[in-house]
Amino acid sequence: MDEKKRVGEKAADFVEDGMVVGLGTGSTVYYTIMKLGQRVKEGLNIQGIPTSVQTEELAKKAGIPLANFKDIEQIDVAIDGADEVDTNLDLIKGGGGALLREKIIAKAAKKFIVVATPFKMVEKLGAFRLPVEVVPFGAELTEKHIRELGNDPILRLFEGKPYKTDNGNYIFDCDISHTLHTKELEEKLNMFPGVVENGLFINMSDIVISLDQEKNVVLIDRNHK
Ligand SMILES: O=C(CO)[C@H](O)[C@H](O)COP(=O)(O)O
Repeated sequence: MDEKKRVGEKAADFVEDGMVVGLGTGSTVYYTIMKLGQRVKEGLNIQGIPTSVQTEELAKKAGIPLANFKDIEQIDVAIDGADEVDTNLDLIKGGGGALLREKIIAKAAKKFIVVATPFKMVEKLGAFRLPVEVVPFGAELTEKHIRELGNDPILRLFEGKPYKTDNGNYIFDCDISHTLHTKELEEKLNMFPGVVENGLFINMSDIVISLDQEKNVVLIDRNHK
């Protein structure tokens, strides 16, 4: 818990007055949101763009003013957690089911910062199953296509029924442990009409905040690796 708090809170240092901030989803970025809420109470002037209904509620409770897409010109920084981060700073996301909105916002942001405890840092992506968001219509057909790619899709369930994302879609959690070319897989999966998006975030993160072996907070910058 303390590790998540330390990396999560550090990300708030990147937020400056006047910024529009993409607010990610999950238990690590929770601490970023709480810290930003505290800074807002102290006078920081920002607007948040939440990546999920859960984060929207959290940000409101924390007192962070929220923006509408139609009223903003740009997203200055997006901050989010990850399920896995590899040595290229590529990610698997979507463990919390928010991958579509997270990807829309991360892609639009001028800077994308990831908060990840050491447990999330891996040599190669794929021990965590890749979430793939699929429209319910014809989901069985889409599942078949994903299976034919060799990714063993498993329908995510919640209380015995298909889990529904904030967008009303299903999630298939897929085995990509054998995959060497993640960028290719990201594109291939999205070519099936029933697939809305998948949780591979390739070449997207600018900075990853984690802890080193001595448990000091470290910033890993894509441009200074
Ligand atoms: O992608 C996500 C939600 O869709 C989260 O960022 C990811 O699951 C990490 O969450 P946590 O910080 O709780 O481990």
